Amino acid sequence: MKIKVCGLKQPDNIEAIIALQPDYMGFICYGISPRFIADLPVDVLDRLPQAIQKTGVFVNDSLENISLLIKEYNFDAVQLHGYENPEFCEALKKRVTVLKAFGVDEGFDFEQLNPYAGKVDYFLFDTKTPKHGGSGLTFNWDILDKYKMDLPFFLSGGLSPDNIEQVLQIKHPQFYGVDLNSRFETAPGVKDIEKLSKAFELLRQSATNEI
Ligand SMILES: O=C(O)c1ccccc1N[C@@H]1O[C@H](COP(=O)(O)O)[C@@H](O)[C@H]1O
Repeated sequence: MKIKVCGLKQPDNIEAIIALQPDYMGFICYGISPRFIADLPVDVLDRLPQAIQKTGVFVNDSLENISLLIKEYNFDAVQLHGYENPEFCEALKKRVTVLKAFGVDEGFDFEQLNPYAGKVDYFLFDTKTPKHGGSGLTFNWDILDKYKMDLPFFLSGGLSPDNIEQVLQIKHPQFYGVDLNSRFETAPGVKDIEKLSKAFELLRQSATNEI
């Protein structure tokens, strides 16, 4: 199980999370988010070990701006939370790993994902809200049984210390990773290291038990 921690913007907090060795760290490049990285110095991200995938999170941004920020922050991956179409994703996939996020609700139609086959690396299933992400709300995970493609996915949307044990009960063959964000915070963009450590322990313990 891969672990992504998202929405980081404070250098000391970022250092503490590096020590937990997540697989991905996410940086919000969306101006209206309370987790927007704003003028986070590039050298803070340069200190991330290579094993951690530096991920820029975007919402309906232009290819030009995303490309600029990939270059500036040396992102390994992008997570796209808006209405980015398959061709847009494909253009980015030539340069970085692409996680395409979809907001899921009870009526979510998994057929709409078909055109993205081969054009993204992973799907990320989040809860559908007008905010595009970072809502802290969960969706009904039973609906994931309807997902039949062979592309792996991350689960996100309101994952928290209170539901991580339930997350571990999800047995979908394409369930690849979790994205931990707002429900692990002391303030927007600042993660609670103790809460994260406990979740990492549970997630890693379960991965060991599966071997
Ligand atoms: O965190 C944000 O502020 C954010 C804003 C816009 C797009 C995505 C954002 N974060 C991503 O949202 C999901 C769900 O987060 P949460 O657990 O519900 O807080 C997660 O994948 C973040 O990467």
